Amino acid sequence: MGYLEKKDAIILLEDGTIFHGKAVGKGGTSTGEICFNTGTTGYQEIFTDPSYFGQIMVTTNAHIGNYGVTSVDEESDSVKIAGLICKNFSEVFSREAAQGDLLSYLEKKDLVILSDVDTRALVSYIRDNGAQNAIISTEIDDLDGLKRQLATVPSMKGLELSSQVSCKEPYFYGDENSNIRISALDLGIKKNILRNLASRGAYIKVFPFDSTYEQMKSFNPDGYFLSNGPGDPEPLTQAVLTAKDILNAEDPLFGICLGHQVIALANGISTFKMHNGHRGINHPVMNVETGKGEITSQNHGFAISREDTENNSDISITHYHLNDNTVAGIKHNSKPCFSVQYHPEAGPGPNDATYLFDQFINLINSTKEVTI
Ligand SMILES: NC(=O)CC[C@H](N)C(=O)O
Repeated sequence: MGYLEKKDAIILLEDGTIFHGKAVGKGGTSTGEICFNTGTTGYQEIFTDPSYFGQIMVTTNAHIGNYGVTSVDEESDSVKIAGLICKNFSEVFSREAAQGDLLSYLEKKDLVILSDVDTRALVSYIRDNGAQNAIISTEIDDLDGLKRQLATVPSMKGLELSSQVSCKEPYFYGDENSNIRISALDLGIKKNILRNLASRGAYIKVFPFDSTYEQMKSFNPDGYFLSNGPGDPEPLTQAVLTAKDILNAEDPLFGICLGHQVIALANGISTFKMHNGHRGINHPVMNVETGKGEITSQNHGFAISREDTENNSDISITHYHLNDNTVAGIKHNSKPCFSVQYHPEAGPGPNDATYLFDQFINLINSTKEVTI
């Protein structure tokens, strides 16, 4: 597909604002919450991250596609974003490790891709006016039809999406002879989390998003993990119950992003939809316990209430976001439980926070020593 064949396309926002672009590939129509990621690398990891399910992704990096794709950069088994908006889409790539080009990869999913968009203006607009739904389309002559279709798209607030991306049946990951066993709740788990746990000697059983504590306990695990995932944490009632049961049993528990939000809800801390989320690979976080900063990978549109957290005597804030002071990490004061809003597994992003996986394994080992 050459440059001259690109069809005109539009981005229609929920508030009626229109941006223009060109379709890369065959075009079409897609809907979802529009959000932006400021990462300069890592597009394949972003596009396959289940946490982005249902979202139209605007990339702020000037070029997308220029280093191709490889199977090792996949965070799940398929493309999860609902659409892609970029400035320049490169149909050619140069990278020795690449196994193919991004366009063919995305076309397998019939993804609607727009390029030649003034992404700087679009991102500034979303940043000022807040997260909202959008429709992207090459059907530019049917604006009323697009408006009607957009009006039927549910708001991200209140939306349960883990059921759309979670495994349907439990599966295993890692070496079954490992001496640490972890039961992980798959709310939309990224592969790099499993890689990080397995590389530290864990054998993991991954359970569907609505699994109970009893089901997860049947694996006889040494610790429990609640994963990242898409959508609003509030409707995840079974996951919150499961987290409460894990807490009541005082079993080791670690949560990342959506899992962190579920742990907060299980402790009576409310969550809220942010004006705009944090999505990028250079988000600065303060580690309260060490007094040191961490540069972190982030991808969330909801956050936990700082006020509720500060008023909860069972919970301490361990990390906060240095840009806006939002809560970035918590721990339970008397139970073996901690969680972070950001992504220590990176995929993509910096590795400043991988120590959190070591902390989880150490927590499990210390609990094991006590029980032996
Ligand atoms: N990466 C995640 O787990 C995201 C959590 C949640 N869907 C949010 O947007 O806040």
